[in-house]
Amino acid sequence: LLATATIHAQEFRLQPTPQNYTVQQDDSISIPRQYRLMAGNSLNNGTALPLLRSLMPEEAPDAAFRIYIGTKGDKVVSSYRKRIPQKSEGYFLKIEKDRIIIAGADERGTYYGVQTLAQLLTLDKLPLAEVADYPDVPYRGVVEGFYGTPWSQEDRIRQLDFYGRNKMNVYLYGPKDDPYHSTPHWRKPYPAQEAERLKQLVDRARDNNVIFYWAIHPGQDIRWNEEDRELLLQKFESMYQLGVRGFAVFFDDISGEGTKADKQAELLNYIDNHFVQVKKDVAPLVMCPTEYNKSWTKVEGGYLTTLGEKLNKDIQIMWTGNRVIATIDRPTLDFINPLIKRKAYIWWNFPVSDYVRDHLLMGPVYGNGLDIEDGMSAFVSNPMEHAEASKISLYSVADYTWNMEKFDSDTSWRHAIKDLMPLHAEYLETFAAHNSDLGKNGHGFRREESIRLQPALSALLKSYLEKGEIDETAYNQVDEECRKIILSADMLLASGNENRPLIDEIRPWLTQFKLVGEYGKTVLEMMRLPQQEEAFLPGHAHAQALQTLMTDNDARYPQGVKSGSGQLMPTFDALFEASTKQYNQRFHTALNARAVYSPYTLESNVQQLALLPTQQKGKEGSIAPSNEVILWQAGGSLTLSMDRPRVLATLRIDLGTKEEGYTHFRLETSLDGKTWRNANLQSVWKGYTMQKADVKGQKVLKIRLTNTSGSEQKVYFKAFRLTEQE
Ligand SMILES: CNC(=O)C[C@@H]1[C@H](O)[C@H](O)[C@@H](CO)N1CCCc1ccc(F)cc1
Repeated sequence: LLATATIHAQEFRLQPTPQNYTVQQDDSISIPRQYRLMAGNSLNNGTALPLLRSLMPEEAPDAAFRIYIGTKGDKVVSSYRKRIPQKSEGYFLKIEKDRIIIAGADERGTYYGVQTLAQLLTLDKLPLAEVADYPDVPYRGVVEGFYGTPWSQEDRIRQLDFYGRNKMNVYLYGPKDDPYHSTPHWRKPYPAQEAERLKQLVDRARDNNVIFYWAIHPGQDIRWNEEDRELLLQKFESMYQLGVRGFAVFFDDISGEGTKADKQAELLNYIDNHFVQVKKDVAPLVMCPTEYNKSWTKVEGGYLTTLGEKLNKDIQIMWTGNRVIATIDRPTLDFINPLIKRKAYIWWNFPVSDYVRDHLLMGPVYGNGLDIEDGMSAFVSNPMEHAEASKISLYSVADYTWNMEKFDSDTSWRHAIKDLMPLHAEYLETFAAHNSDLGKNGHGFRREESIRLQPALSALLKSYLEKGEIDETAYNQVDEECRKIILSADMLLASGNENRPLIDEIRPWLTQFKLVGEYGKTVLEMMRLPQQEEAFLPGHAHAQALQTLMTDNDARYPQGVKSGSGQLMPTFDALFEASTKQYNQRFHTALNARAVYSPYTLESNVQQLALLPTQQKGKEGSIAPSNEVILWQAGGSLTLSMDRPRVLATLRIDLGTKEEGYTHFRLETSLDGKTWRNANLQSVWKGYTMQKADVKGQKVLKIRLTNTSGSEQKVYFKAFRLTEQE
């Protein structure tokens, strides 16, 4: 622990990076055991004092050391008034030999001053520091707005404490799969037990000076009438009774009547005028538009300009950027702000992974502009369903939004990891470095991965593929990294109580990560042996065994969880194939030389389908389902091709649509890829509409599904599964 404390002191940084922070290098004081508290009475029902008292318990009226704490206007800090930044949530913190001063521009600023003091108190001596600090972006935090398993009560409690420490001031509750947030029960009050849990969260948010926003998602079935409007207000009132003081209305991912801009604006203005403005102690109303990113907006359609013109000026409008998943830059804001006639309230869809659930997004936060703090009213992150794992990104979002110019992606990322697991930081950093890319996905959003090892990986592969030679330097670097990968996986799996919630979340990926390291070592050994007839075989068999273990390793993820999918696995697979091909040529054998073998290949001109992987398990073949709504253009088609003609037993298709939805599609099969024959789709009711094609006994080489309705179809892609005859 002493070692850790020493490292801690060397690498100490304040989080988020303060605007102004000076330290008298040659001097410091030991942490006072007792102190006399001089507190401004404006803090009486705030949370700054309880926090201070939790940090420095020994109050003594006759102590020599004093702590002056107050908000601008309080007498106790009047002589420091001019030092307080004239900015919302700003504060002045000064540590002198005989006193500490914490003076906030407002209550939350004072609280943040205490949070900064809390960090300085982790050092073994208190530096004589002076901090004059304030945030760049007014609202900073998190929107729990993802599809999939909502966070648990424990997750959310830990999150709120994390936001307090990292000076994030908003949390928007909007889990897509909470039935009381969205259709069907948005009109109903929460059952007693859930209401109680929400009340606990609201109280915890207050302790951390976080505004708890409760969002409603009524658009899929709202009727534009007085009844639904009153039901919505009653629901807001019931949340207000629980202590909620921030309200949002999300109109994203809906279709039909609820998408009308003028109706949305009318409803929101009504809520603003008859609820928010009436209550007086409620934060500004926030709304998420239906057209929430540029790629889905038809400016001439008038949706956004209608909202911009009609919505009361203090209503915030969310925006995800130029695409559903996008980084935010100046052109992004120059597009949206004039249309909505206010500064966008950024909803950043990262590190959300509900469309790539087999991946963890543990890499650095990067790609957002560093000069755009004046162009947004808020920046909130939509995270992964893995709450603890999301904290790596959230730590950096807090850093980025507090002090944008001084944000350094890599420094922030390394400190985020240290903050999450100080005693196992080096191992978690190895894991996080190789678990950051998303893999192919419908949104086309990618992230860098294995950055430091990339040069060695490509040098090793290049020299082996082009000259059949081994680049020894690269080989040793990759071999050493594989050893670190295996070690890191084991150290994290065995890390006990340091951060059990995190390990519980990422355990499937840690197990996979160890297999990736072992696969790398095995493939590296194979590279040495393609000339040795006997010695090569065990390695080849072991590599194939590891490939199998890495594919079907977790029932919850159709293709198994992914780790190292951006750089490590593609390189190891290529080296497996190259060394096996070399062996086959040398010894005229036919060892399997395909790393990720599947007899099925998918082609499609439907953008979101084209990238879906296929898989084979025994006699069953399938296209991996997609978790999002597919925009299937008229005439768009999907073709599944076999490696050879195969006799089918069953084919089941589920587009998540009702019966008549299938009339928009035609299913065909072919034996030669030239002549096609119709296979009609019968409906099979299995609690939901499934399509069973009568292809039993048919020998096919290709199967094709086409949207023949003449217009775009919005469908899901829940299942496309075939079984072959024994
Ligand atoms: C601001 N609101 C959103 O971002 C809505 C949703 C959810 O928040 C989800 O977490 C996020 C990223 O997967 N968005 C995906 C949207 C996909 C989608 C794709 C094609 C569609 F047709 C419909 C929705």
